[in-house]
Amino acid sequence: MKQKILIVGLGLIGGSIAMNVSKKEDVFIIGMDGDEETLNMALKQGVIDQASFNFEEAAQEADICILATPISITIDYIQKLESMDLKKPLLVTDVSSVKNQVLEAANRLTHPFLSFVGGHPMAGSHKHGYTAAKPHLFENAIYVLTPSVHADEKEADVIKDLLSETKARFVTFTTKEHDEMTAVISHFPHLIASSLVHQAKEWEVTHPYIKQMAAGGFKDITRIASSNPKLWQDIFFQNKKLLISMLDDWIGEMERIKIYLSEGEKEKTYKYLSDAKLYRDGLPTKDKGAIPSFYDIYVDIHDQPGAIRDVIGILAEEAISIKNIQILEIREGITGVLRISFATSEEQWKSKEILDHYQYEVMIQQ
Ligand SMILES: NC(=O)c1ccc[n+]([C@@H]2O[C@H](COP(=O)([O-])OP(=O)(O)OC[C@H]3O[C@@H](n4cnc5c(N)ncnc54)[C@H](O)[C@@H]3O)[C@@H](O)[C@H]2O)c1
Ligand SMILES: O=C(O)C(=O)C[C@]1(C(=O)O)C=C[C@@H](O)C=C1
Repeated sequence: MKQKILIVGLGLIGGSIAMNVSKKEDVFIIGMDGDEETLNMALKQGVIDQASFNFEEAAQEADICILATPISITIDYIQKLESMDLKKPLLVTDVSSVKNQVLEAANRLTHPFLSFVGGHPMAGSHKHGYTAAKPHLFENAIYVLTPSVHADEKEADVIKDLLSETKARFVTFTTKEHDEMTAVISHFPHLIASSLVHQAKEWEVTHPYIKQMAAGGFKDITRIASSNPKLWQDIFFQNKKLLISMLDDWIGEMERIKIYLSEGEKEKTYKYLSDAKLYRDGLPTKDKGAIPSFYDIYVDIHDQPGAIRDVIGILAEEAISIKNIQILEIREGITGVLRISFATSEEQWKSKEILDHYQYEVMIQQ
């Protein structure tokens, strides 16, 4: 008999998970979403087998439930499970970016049929909704599991098996370990990215041309500021204790840099920058399990009509499928860089080989 999987929330993360789970033969997917259009798209594409509008009914039918809604809504659903008239065991997991309060709610469950293993894929995007979902989103990404008191290795293995098509790399952490690490490498950087955008906006009053000046550096460091504000409001408040304490540390650090500059401490400034470069250069690349979700090549192009079309045309002739294209630092009359993203490493390297042959300068960042 097919395993019944209930996925609640078919947005960027839930939709991408559903696209992977649906590749398995022995599953029947029940989808739930507050947005009817989302449900219709998922049904039409065969990503879910059935749409449901009733959480209790769907949960009673399911063997496994994946909660992929905004964090505070996920907590509401966990609380609802406790009073349900479940007829058989239900293993529940989630995808929330902050785990502390989710696991507190899960640990409070007493229903004998319920077990809970927290989950968080360390991959995503600044886009949201089902239309942004993609099956390869989690390929090689870290996927953190945080088992509750009502689960052990066995339940964690069931989740890993269910999500095996994502090709994610599963690791287990406590909620404290998880929330501290994500505060440092995800939540706090997001806050800084938004603050940099505010700074630019304020300077626009003095320099109306400032937006046009924004090149690769500003765009790279602030990409995540274009994310869904509702999602990030939720994340900030779920992890607010840590963020407040990190803000104190950050302000202290900025004070230190201010002193370096005002007192002409060139060597200390150099060391500050070179230590950061050393650490940043040592981040693992995708093949070794880092966070980015695409395989990119960087192609130098000249700012002339047809330059981009020529590159794309060459790859199209070789039937290589491009997942994303971005122009970095293109300035009038000067070489710019085209970042082209592929779903697989093979396509990435094959594209480099072909474009090398056509004398393009192609780089792959390792
Ligand atoms: N965006 C990311 O980069 C990222 C990465 C990893 C984990 N997460 C986590 O994934 C979860 C979902 O984020 P997302 O980026 O997929 O958001 P999203 O907005 O793309 O998707 C959320 C979906 O939930 C649906 N929804 C909202 N309220 C609902 C309700 N009451 N019942 C049923 N469906 C409801 C929405 O219609 C939407 O389709 C969050 O908990 C977030 O912390 C996000
Ligand atoms: O790539 C992005 O746009 C993301 O913001 C993804 C990202 C992150 O890396 O911070 C955001 C939230 C998550 O919970 C996990 C991953």
